[in-house]
Order: sequence, then C-alpha cells, then structure tokens
Amino acid sequence: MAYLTLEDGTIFKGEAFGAKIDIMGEVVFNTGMTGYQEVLTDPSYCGQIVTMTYPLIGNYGIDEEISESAGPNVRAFVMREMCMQPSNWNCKETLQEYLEKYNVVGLAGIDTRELTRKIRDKGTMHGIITQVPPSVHQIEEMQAYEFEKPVEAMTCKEKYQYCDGTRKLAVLDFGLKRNILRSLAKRDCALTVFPALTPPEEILKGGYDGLMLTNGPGNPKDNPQIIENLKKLIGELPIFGICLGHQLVALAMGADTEKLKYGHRGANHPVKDMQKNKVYITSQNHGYTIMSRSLPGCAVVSHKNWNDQTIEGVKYIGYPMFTVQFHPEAAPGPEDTAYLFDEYIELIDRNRKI
Ligand SMILES: NC(=O)CC[C@H](N)C(=O)O
Repeated sequence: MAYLTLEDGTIFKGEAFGAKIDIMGEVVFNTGMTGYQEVLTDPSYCGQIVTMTYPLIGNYGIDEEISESAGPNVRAFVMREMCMQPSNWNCKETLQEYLEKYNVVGLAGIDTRELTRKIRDKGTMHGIITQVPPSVHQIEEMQAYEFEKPVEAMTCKEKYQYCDGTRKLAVLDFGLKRNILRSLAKRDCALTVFPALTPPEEILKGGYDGLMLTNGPGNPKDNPQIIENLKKLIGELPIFGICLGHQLVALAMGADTEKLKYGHRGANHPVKDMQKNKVYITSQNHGYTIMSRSLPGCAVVSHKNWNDQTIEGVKYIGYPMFTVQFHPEAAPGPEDTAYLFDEYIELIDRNRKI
C-alpha cells in the first residue's frame, strides 16, 4: 500500500511497485492510450508525477531501444491497472522490472478518473507519494516543492556528434527527446548536440547550416542565460524550435509565457495549421504557453490548439525561424506533423543557396 496526497489534502490509496520510497512532484496527467515508455523517458517530465488516464498500462512491456532518453525521468508513474504479464514480440522486460531497475516509484490501483478530474477542476497540483500516510511536515514540504534547474539536470554534459549527413546542424539540448535527432538524421543531417548553456559564440564559429532547439522540462522563464544566448543566435542561422525551444525563442523575441491550468499532455491533441487550413492530431507535453498579446509585430501564429485556441506555432517574418509547441517528432503519438521537419530542411536549403 502507498498513498498519493495532493496539495488540496485529497488522499488516494494504491499499490506501490518499483521503488518503495517517498517522493514529491507536480502531478500531471497524460491522455495517450499507448506510448507509456516514451512518456516515462521524455526528459520534459523531469520532476513530475505522471498519471496515465488510459486504464491499462504495461501491457506490451518495455524495450529500451525505443526509449526517448537513457532512462525514465518522471518522479513517479501513476495508473489504474499495471499489467504483470505483457504480451509483445518486442518485450524485453515488464514495466515493474523496469521501474525497479531505475529506482522509480510506481503506483497502481488509483482511480485515475477522479484524480484527473481533480486536476482539471483545480489545476495542476503538487503531490507526495508516501509508503505510510504523510506527516504534516511532509505535506508542508510538498506544498513548497520546486524542482530547481531541471534543464541543467537533463541537458547533455558535453557536446557530441550524433550522426553524419550533408547538412550540418547544431542542436541545443534542453533535455531532448531522441526522436528529434532520429527525425533529422533521416533527412540527411549531420548533428552536433550542444549542452544547453553553450556560449553562442561557440555555435556561431562552427559554420552550421541550422540550429535545432529542443524540448525540455520546467518553466521556460527559469532560463535567463539561455534566453540571452538565443538573442545572439536568432537571425544568424535557420532555427526550428520545439516545445521549450518554441517558448524560449518567444521569450528571447520579447514575448511572455504563462502557465496553463492543467497543461496539454497526450497523443491526441488537435492543432490547426492556419496556413494549410487543416487540423492535425499531435503529440503534446507542456504546462506553459506563449501569451498571444505579448508577441512582437513580426510574429505570425502559424498553428492553434483546436481545443482551447492557445498558440501552438509561430513564424517570425524576416527571420529564418519557426517554432511549434507540440511534438512533430511524435514518440509517442501520430506522425501527422512530421512535414515540419521537411519544411525546416527546405528552409535550410533555401538559406544555403543565398
Ligand atoms: N515538452 C516540453 O518541451 C515542455 C516545455 C515546458 N517545460 C512546458 O511544460 O511547457
């Protein structure tokens, strides 16, 4: 038995598996029906207690080869039912074995519908998972919980070469999902991945054809140095930003961001491409968004969330640069918007000819 206690005092009782330790984090929910392994290993979930709304998790097991990073990054994984006997030709181990191996807390047997409704009504809340009911001191600590510098925790420690190709790209790693690298590698790119705080001069002297800005965890405004660095890189080479990359570009361009009530996390979020006048189903994982009135005059909203009309993509007129809030690299989720990687390659090639 283990307990999930929310900031508002609600207590859920469930079955502990994986690491049997006490942990706290921000409680969020993900509506994907599959893709739990990609969710577990997405670095943008660093410091969060992730609840899956789909009722059965673990049914096709784990194969580390398809992970989005070196291991799980969630603080804890919460679900209705955890499958003990996965069935899949590719299954190398069970979800339980995987979480035990990486010392991550699992909690099953939770009424995830009730938990999700609570978060939807009250907004994202902090929570604590304890093996016995939490003490007053633990609850107070949880209320003040803050995961500091998550980008620094998730970025690579040193620069590395990922693959070879004819277009030379620099990737600024804010806590990247590997499918961003795979998506560019497939399109004939040589990728050099840089730590998040790399001085802009080092990137500029490398003679790259483009700069990819990745996803990453936490509040975008907690990265003042990166925002300053981006100001020196914007306009110098073609930029494509995804999720945190999209938010940081907006901040560097003078716009503002705010926290959404309960975020967008799942593999089934409708987004409208305003130019194509077409709605795509996208993969998403974000808690923050760009405030539309704060955008500079050169910014055009290229994509909108078709559930709540929030900004999902921006093009900057006069700059070789566009960014999206959702995940065109999918993993997990539909590949409807992979065309954005093709558009980025076209932008790079056009820029190379000039
Ligand atoms: N996946 C991401 O890059 C998320 C960006 C940011 N951490 C947010 O929650 O909004």
